[in-house]
Amino acid sequence: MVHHQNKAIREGDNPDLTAERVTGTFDTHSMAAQIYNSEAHARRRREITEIIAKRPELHDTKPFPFMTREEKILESSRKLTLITKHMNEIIEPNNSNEMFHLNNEVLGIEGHPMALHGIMFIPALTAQASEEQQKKWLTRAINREIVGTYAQTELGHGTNLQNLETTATYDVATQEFVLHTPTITGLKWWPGNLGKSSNYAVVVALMFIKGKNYGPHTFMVPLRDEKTHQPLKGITIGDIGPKIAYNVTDNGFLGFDHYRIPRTNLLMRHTRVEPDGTYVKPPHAKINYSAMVHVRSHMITGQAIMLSYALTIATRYSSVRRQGQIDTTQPEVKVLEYQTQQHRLFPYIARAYAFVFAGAETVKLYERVLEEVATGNVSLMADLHALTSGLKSVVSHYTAQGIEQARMACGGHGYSQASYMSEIFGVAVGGCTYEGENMVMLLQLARYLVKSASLVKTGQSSKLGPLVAYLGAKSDSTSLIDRTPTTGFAEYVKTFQHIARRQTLKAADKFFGLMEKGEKRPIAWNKSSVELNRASRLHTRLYIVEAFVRRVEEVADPRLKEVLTDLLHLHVNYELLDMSTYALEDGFVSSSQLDYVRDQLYFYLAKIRPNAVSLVDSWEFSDQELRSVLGRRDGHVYENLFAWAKASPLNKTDVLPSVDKYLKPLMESARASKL
Ligand SMILES: CCCCCCCCCC/C=C\CCCCC/C=C/C(=O)SCCNC(=O)CCNC(=O)[C@H](O)C(C)(C)COP(=O)(O)OP(=O)(O)OC[C@H]1O[C@@H](n2cnc3c(N)ncnc32)[C@H](O)[C@@H]1OP(=O)(O)O
Ligand SMILES: Cc1cc2nc3c(=O)[nH]c(=O)nc-3n(C[C@H](O)[C@H](O)[C@H](O)COP(=O)(O)OP(=O)(O)OC[C@H]3O[C@@H](n4cnc5c(N)ncnc54)[C@H](O)[C@@H]3O)c2cc1C
Repeated sequence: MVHHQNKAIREGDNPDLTAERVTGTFDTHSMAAQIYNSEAHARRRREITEIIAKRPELHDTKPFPFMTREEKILESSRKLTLITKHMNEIIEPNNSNEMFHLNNEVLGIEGHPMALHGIMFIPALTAQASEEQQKKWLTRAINREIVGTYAQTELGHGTNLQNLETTATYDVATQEFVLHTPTITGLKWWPGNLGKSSNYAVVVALMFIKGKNYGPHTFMVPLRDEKTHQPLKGITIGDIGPKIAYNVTDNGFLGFDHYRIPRTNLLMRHTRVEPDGTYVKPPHAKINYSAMVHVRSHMITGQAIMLSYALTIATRYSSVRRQGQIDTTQPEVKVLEYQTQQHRLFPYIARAYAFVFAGAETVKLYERVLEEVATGNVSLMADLHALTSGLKSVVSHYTAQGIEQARMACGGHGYSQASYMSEIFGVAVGGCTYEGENMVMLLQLARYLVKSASLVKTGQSSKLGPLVAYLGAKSDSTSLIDRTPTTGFAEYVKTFQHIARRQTLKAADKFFGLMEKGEKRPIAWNKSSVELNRASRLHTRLYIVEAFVRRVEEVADPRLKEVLTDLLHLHVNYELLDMSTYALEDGFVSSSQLDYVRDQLYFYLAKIRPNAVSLVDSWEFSDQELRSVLGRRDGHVYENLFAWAKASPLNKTDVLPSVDKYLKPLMESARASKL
């Protein structure tokens, strides 16, 4: 038996796909360790996949696209119950990375009845509930004795939290908060699993004490009777209906009618209200936004995974799909041979790697900030908020674009739900909206950048934090890309720094200039906001490049280092071309330098070609996790597409009731009228 570098090779696979794997130059298990940030975790992922493969009760009973929403929810609940019961036989207790993988394999990406419970409810209680409150609720939540969600967004307001309409008014006499929804637009709207599954929620409401508005605060609120699951008196609750995707998640609505909860249901780790109504303010005004920051920090990796699902499907399929010739004397080629196909897919493969490396750094910073905040040190909260706001927006935007490119790269079959592309796209693109609409979050980062620009302009660059220190540096007069002997990636990084710095200072100048001309601050802000968001994007893309460079520098295995270096070359050249307007407009990069960048791009497309399948295989998604006929590991696409179509519910009978009822009579009457 030959041992190949690509560990996905099996006997009996489509030979076209095997041929791709044989050309791989690196060990895919080792690359998985880079992707999942540790050898141990990559190995555990494989072990978990194997355990699941041997337990048919954890497999889908039929393809998701053939199920109704109700069937999907039932099926998901069945499997959720099983994995909850048998969790300790499959994953290490309380290992959230393993849990994430288990969920993706068994439950899939469309959500499940306890999705928000793990992603936001438990994190909100962990970060915001006092020790005493945690004893009361957190243990029960972890044991799944209660199921919760995070209810913040309303029908009328999602972005502007200061204008939420749900109120929590303190009644000193009874020591209770009275939750109330004054209007239809004040109904909570969107919270995942609120509609039908949760019996508790962390609810965000404007807190009023003795007539004073203290702004948004978080409250632990029982919603349904723990025994009967019936809504409690004073609560109006339900599902908001089908969405573009994520339809296994019951996003819901919620209204309160003068609904009373004890004072002690205000989450009081950082904020307190004494029995007499005295308010004790938190060490940082936005400390109770932590559940959002939790998801924003983790969703970078989540988005990279979605992008890689789509790229795995498209790259494998492009290796078995033959269409047309390049040399007319030769047989039809795999569509992956076309430069256009490579240009469509490979830069996104590079981006997916870049995103997962940036995601790992973000989670590390998040965990550090979480620990520090627990001890009262809030000094890094602003940096983390700025970083995650930018990354969440940039990564989800390019992820959606990349998935759509991958779908189109699969031609007609990409449009079939057999590819699973539409669901992957629908789920991923939600990330552009949830946890803060992308434009809004870019503007949050812009506030941080403008403050930093102001330090530069006032000669205080030494006060800049590490993430923005480059703003205080001086650029060379022109980029030295292609003008110096090879200096690794330093010239590219310098060029991206120049571009981000120039745009940030220019946008800040515009904003400050408008104010100097007499515009009020918010008007000046609005009139500068497109330019400000451009700065936020460029700053974030610079960060992503730097994270990629940092990771490649750390890699010791020479085979991995070589292919990751190729990917990084592809990434920096693609990114620079994509933002070339900024580079050209002040002459920092010339058009002849861009020609060099373009040549480099084409060179690296060709260099990566033999490793393309291995690069996507390295994510080690099982067929169960991918749920795509086109993306199958074995490459046997056509026979399985035919089997999939035959299994379509419409093919259960040869003649549909609709034909009997309508089409047959229509044709019969048409024929009769001709007689
Ligand atoms: C592998 C491990 C497994 C782990 C599991 C995780 C898996 C993750 C994968 C994800 C996959 C699927 C997830 C699907 C589930 C989706 C669930 C979705 C949930 C939601 O959408 S919940 C609702 C989210 N809503 C929002 O995000 C609203 C957006 N709006 C806001 O955040 C705010 O309104 C605002 C920030 C825009 C403005 O806030 P406001 O209070 O009005 O601000 P201002 O008073 O103007 O103040 C601005 C200043 O405040 C600073 N600020 C703001 N936020 C923060 C913060 N969080 N931290 C620190 N500082 C903050 C800001 O910087 C300004 O400061 P400045 O005045 O400039 O100094
Ligand atoms: C799949 C999904 C799951 C969700 N899950 C939850 C959940 O579990 N819990 C929960 O509480 N919420 C949830 N939400 C809600 C989500 O957080 C909000 O929809 C999101 O924060 C955007 O708010 P919005 O809908 O009010 O958009 P809006 O703010 O109305 O945005 C509309 C447009 O206005 C623009 N805009 C708004 N304000 C500004 C501004 N200040 N400056 C410039 N432009 C602006 C936006 O950029 C956008 O183009 C979920 C949403 C989705 C799609």
